[in-house]
Amino acid sequence: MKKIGIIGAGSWGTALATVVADKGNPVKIWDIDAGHLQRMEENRENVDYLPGVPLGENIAIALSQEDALRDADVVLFSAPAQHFRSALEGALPYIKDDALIINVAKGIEQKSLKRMSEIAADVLDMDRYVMLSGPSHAEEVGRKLPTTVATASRNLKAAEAIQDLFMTERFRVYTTDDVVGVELGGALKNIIALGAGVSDGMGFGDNAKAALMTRGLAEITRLGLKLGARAETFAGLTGTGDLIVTCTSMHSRNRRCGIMIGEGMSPQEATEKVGMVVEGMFTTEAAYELARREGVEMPITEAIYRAIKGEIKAADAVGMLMTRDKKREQD
Ligand SMILES: NC(=O)c1ccc[n+]([C@@H]2O[C@H](COP(=O)([O-])OP(=O)(O)OC[C@H]3O[C@@H](n4cnc5c(N)ncnc54)[C@H](O)[C@@H]3O)[C@@H](O)[C@H]2O)c1
Ligand SMILES: O=P(O)(O)OC[C@H](O)CO
Repeated sequence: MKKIGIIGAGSWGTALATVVADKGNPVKIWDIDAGHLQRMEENRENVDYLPGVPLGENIAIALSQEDALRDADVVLFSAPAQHFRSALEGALPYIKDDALIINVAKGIEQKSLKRMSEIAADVLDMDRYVMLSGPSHAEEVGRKLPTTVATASRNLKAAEAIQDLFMTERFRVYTTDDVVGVELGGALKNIIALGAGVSDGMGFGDNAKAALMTRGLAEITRLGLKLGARAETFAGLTGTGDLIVTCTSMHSRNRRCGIMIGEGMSPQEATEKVGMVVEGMFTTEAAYELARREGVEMPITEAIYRAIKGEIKAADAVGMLMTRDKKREQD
């Protein structure tokens, strides 16, 4: 059995806690929001972000960050991407030198345009860093519905250790060493999911959504290849798989936010209404800047960026995409 410390008791941190705890591993979970932790302890359930999923006896609400991390063999970070750096830096003094570090946040840091592993590399030995990603909504994992993800690390032994830790007959885990591809697939699909939601909210049909998903994957892959990812990763679970689930599921925070924007709500109001982190709202800006820096064409990202910034209306974003210069599909 391994002792697990979790930093970030949102819907995903809580759902992942149930997976490892159900296998008999003791879990301690901590969050920066003390009131939220107190409600979890009182209800023995994450009433704020994952209602209806009871916390089993192997899950303890940590009294402090140090309490969560002191003896942990594995530390899992499930704070939103823009908070990963501060969460990691705050936790580091309490983490054992040989503990494996997992991150599950999907995003790009706005201020630095860094991926999560690049942030980790600023402070950690990367042989113990593992990203866990793939098509996986907390609401389904919490109900033990079949789910498949991948763990990515430059150290395959670390990725395999985390694979073993999480594998159950309801939660299947693959491994890969393409950290860049896994991170970009997970982060950038949220932009396309916002767009798919806008399309749905405006009353467009399946044709439009299929086009957004396919051309979205094309531009995600284009940026990924420029940054050193492997093309096949984008055809896998953490690329196409995650794009499909996020663009089609009503559980998706990004898609729901997009739907409300498509129906006429302001981006800010829609984000607040979702009530949980809508990573695409942050990643769109970061990806737009990254694409410009790298000289990579990402027209869907650009259209969504302009709509979020209020430079154009959602309806005009569609016009902007449909009236671009004619192209060959493979260019
Ligand atoms: N929810 C899902 O189904 C799901 C699935 C896969 C990946 N993810 C990714 O996981 C990350 C978290 O998503 P979520 O849906 O659980 O978010 P959420 O909005 O449900 O919860 C985020 C939690 O992080 C806490 N937090 C913020 N800053 C913190 C810090 N510095 N230290 C500790 N805790 C902090 C917040 O208080 C909150 O409880 C996102 O990057 C998301 O893309 C989510
Ligand atoms: O609910 P979303 O849109 O934040 O997506 C969550 C996960 O990334 C789906 O795999």
